[in-house]
Amino acid sequence: MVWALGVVVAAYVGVRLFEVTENIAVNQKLRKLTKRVSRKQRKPRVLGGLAAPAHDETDRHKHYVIVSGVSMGTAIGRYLYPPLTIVTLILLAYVAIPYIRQAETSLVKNKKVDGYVLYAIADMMMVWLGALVSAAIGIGLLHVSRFVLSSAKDRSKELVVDAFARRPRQVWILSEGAEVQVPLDSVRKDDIVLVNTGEVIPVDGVITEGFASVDQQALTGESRPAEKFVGELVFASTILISGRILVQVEQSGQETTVGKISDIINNAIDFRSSSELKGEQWANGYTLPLMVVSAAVWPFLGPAASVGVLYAHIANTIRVVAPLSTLNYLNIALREGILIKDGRVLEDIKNLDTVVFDKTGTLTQEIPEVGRILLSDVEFSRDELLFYAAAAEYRSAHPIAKAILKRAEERNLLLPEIEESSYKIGYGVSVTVNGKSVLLGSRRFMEMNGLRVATEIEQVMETAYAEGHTAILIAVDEKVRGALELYTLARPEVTNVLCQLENIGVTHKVIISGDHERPTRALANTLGMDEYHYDVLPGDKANIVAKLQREGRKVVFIGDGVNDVLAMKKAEVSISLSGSTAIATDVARIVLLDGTLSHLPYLFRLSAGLHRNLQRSLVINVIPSTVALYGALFQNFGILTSVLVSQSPLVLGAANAYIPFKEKREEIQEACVEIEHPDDAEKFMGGHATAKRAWLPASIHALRSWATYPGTLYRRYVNRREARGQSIDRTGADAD
Ligand SMILES: Nc1ncnc2c1ncn2[C@@H]1O[C@H](COP(=O)(O)OP(=O)(O)OP(=O)(O)O)[C@@H](O)[C@H]1O
Ligand SMILES: [Zn+2]
Repeated sequence: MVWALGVVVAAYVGVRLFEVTENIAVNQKLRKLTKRVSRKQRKPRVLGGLAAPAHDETDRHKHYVIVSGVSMGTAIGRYLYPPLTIVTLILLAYVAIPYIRQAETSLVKNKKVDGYVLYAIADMMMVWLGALVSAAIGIGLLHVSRFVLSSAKDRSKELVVDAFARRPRQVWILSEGAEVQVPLDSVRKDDIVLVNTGEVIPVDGVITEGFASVDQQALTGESRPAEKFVGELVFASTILISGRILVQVEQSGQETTVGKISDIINNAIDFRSSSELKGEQWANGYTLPLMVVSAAVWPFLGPAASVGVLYAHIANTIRVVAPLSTLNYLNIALREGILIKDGRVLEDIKNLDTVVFDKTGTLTQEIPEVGRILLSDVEFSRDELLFYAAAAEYRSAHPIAKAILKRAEERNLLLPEIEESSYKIGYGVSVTVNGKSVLLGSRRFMEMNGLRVATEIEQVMETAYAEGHTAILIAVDEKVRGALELYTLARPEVTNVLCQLENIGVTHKVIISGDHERPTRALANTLGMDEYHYDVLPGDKANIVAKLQREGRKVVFIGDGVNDVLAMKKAEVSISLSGSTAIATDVARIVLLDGTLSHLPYLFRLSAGLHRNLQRSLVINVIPSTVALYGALFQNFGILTSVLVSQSPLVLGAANAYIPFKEKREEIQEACVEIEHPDDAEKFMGGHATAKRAWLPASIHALRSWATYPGTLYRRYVNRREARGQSIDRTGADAD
């Protein structure tokens, strides 16, 4: 059927010629026009106040899938009614165009012979041989796989957007002279946003009042703060380290938020897993040999075998199957309350051996408790000191600030307007309240400002430290007037989480804190940390991470504050808890949305699970194409069989991607619960089940878990049934 091939080729050439000539003059204008119109017309679908990603891509694939289906129908139908042949050819030409186009790009632009070229040649050969059903199936499967992948991406995007939409960030705006708090995405252009010392600037805009010292180090690495005055531009995600400014919004909050979210989403969704890359590299490596073999066997085995050999390429399948797995794992994570902004990060976690925690706000509870207020001066009462402290911390996001503000609220203190304020990250705050200068912060901060700390205050601070508490100093009018004791409790889940991490393979646990030595050491000892650092300034946090890395460790940094951002950027993986400072959750690659550390071990499990799944998907891709190659060469596979066998990984791989993650969470958790009750020591042996299997190479393990999957399904089914039967008992037990 040379004429059939002629029809397809002519159709393609026709379309391309049309594009080339039209494109140059008319089409460019037209495209601009349509772009302008469609951008205006197509309002983004609003999902909880945020724009959901468009589904154009998926719709396009869906369209091709449907046309491919019809072409399959007519290809079969032509055996009954031969004139359908011409319809089939036109439809085939139509659905093949995107792929022939890709092959053309590979060949002409990239000067590369890749999987697309092989498929294009094979498809044309099928048309030439009159194997129209096979051609329709082959091309149809390509479109189906793209459709599946694209809709999986859409779903992930929706989940991520949803996760964001449920926790809108709050900002302060001036509305009719009053300060009101509103969600960031309801802020419009020209609104006046209020930003205080220590806060992250939430929008791009122009300063209309006040002046500011802005720290862009976390974002740009530039260490000198920039001074900004009225009329100057400030940018979202930079930190106001001193001053208090009003900013007129340039871009509506919604645009900024949506911009941010889509950045995050694009990072999370459009990446290539390392095994996908490996698979592709590998596939590209044997593209040419496949072509040579295909040409060489033609004279002996005929053109059908040649086509079969070409189709045995895994480029298409691996490109679909591997991302599906990763997407599925990102979704599982999100459902459990773990937002992962970059799929590669999830792959990396498995290899981490060192966990570095920030102390205040991360290992300890989000809000400490203000304990005793110690006075060294009869001039001020306790409530007065608290009043000044709270005024200084007004709206600051530091855990210490939250504690002080909470106490002030309990004491029903009315807070004054502050005139001037500046935050020295890692030291403390200084403000002017009712004409008095107030300093609040560490001892180092007082010394830096030339203030002496009286011996009696030093003594009480020592007592506080000795009891495992921490303390900060307050100075009013150039004199240290007292200290505030802060009780910080470790988060209730910490012991258990650390134990689980150890079971999973974390070998080194570190605390890096800006706090004083005594409370840091006390916590490190209680928790059995391997290393701790205290009195660390923000920049040095990053240096310590670098030092750990030089020792050959792979580091995850978990932090909550502005002072952690540089270290987070330095570490292999960074994690922040929801509820932390905005800049920390912005920079962190992973956010634990429930605001606790509980899911940390699960994250490691997920990463290991993803790794197994990806290995399995590689195997799933390679075996069928090997079989197809063998069949084409030695078993006289027909074209249809070759196509079906070599493309079967699409189905198997998709199934593999959605094999529910097998977690051993309970097992490990139980082991760790027992550790807290040593009298029950026997049970805790169960926790070493994972270690026993460590000698099995991961790939064998992957094969095994794949092979035993039906058994697992059955067991799960039985368990579920049992659980249902016992649901009353279980809820009773859970309540304890
Ligand atoms: N907003 C603030 N108010 C009062 N004191 C502060 C403030 N920020 C920092 N300080 C002082 O500076 C010290 C170091 O602060 P930094 O934020 O670097 O670390 P931290 O919160 O104490 O501990 P970690 O690093 O474990 O989170 C604090 O212990 C405190 O004494
Ligand atoms: Zn902290």
